[in-house]
Amino acid sequence: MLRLDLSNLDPRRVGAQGLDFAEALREEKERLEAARDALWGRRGDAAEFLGWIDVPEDTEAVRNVLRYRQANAWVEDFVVLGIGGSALGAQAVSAALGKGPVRLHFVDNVEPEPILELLRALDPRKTLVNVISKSGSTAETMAAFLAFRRWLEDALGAGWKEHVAVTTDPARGILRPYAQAEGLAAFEVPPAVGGRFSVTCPVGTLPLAFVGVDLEAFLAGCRKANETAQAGAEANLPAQTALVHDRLSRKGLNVNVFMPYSTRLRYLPDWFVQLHDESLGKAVNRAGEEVRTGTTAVRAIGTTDQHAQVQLFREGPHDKLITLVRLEEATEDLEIPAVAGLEALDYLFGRSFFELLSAEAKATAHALAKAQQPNFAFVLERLDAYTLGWLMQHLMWQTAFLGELWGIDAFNQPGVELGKEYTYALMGRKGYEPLAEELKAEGVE
Ligand SMILES: O=P(O)(O)OC[C@H]1O[C@H](O)[C@H](O)[C@@H](O)[C@@H]1O
Repeated sequence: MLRLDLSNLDPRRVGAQGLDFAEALREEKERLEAARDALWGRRGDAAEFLGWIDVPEDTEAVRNVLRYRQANAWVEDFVVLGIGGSALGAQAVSAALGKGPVRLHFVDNVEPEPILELLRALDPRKTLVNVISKSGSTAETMAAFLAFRRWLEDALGAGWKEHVAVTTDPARGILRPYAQAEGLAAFEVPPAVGGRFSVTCPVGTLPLAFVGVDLEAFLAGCRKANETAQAGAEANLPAQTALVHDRLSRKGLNVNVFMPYSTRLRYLPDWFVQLHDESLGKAVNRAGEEVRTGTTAVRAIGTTDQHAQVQLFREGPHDKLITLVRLEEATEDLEIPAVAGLEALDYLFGRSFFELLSAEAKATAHALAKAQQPNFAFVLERLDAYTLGWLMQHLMWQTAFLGELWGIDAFNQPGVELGKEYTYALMGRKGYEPLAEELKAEGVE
């Protein structure tokens, strides 16, 4: 169960920075429902990249992943070679719900020392390497694959092939034909699913299967979010949180803090940052006019960052909307013991850690509101696969709704290409000589 707590948006609490949500919903009902209809209407068209809506319905893809997991019971370490959308979803969910005993590792950078450290720690005979790249061309992921493939072959000879699984586009890119030629296990990223929307396909489900995440429940939660995204504006939760973002960004609240009160959810903000920033930070709208949309998502974890960022959130510029994620129940709780001689702490004696966590979440939300800092909360009944699936698919919908409201394409990322081209030029890739010359003339070599 997931619900919204919008009470700290109320202008009676937060003043002019706030939002009369009921009134806004009445005013924007038509616009929100038009956005909903446009999104659902376009979803059959692969070029629109709305395939993520339907992926949670695809139970065959999950069964395939689970069969592979069962057939590979020997795996003790599972290494994901992937970056951005090809890593962040599985990282967020595994940190929250992974049970082991398989250890999951993510190589999402090309700094040599951590890669060497991992290679030295792993036993190749017990390691499965999952190279994940939709495009099959991401330099970081491919460099890591070249290194891990060599490492496996050096240790296992021809047996390296049993230790690699490839997750990529069914047709495009270099990885698919390579996997076929070498006879490697291969999984699909559906063509109509972009990286940051791919956690429900094998990009996410394969690593998550190995750490025992209940995938059926996770996808059922995603389907629940789909159901709410079909409703009229009064019950359409993603349209509602998109409305909050839209209205408050128009008031100049252009920083979006995403702050779960949970260490288990510590990587969820990283996943959200990519989803939100890459989707919504756009120079032009669908008509090609310059618009420069976007708000900046910022990571924070409660309670930890109460002691690092909340000072700024309360007293810094009024440019923020804060999204909290609160849990209603602990999965397991721990009593805080009484200790003689420390009676100054007696307000803690006999209370539980979860009670303290909940009190801090509510106290901080209220303290923010007192400083006229609007905030709202996703309230999760508990942290389980169903609820986390619901929340993540909700956030994908929220992003899609915002793209629609702002008239932009939320599913491309043209702004990241130039840096890649420059990298190719600096690395001496064939065909990039003129660009390398241009860079040299500009003082970059
Ligand atoms: O899965 P890949 O094709 O390797 O892409 C990995 C990531 O890199 C790109 O630069 C994009 O900006 C991201 O949206 C994507 O998730």
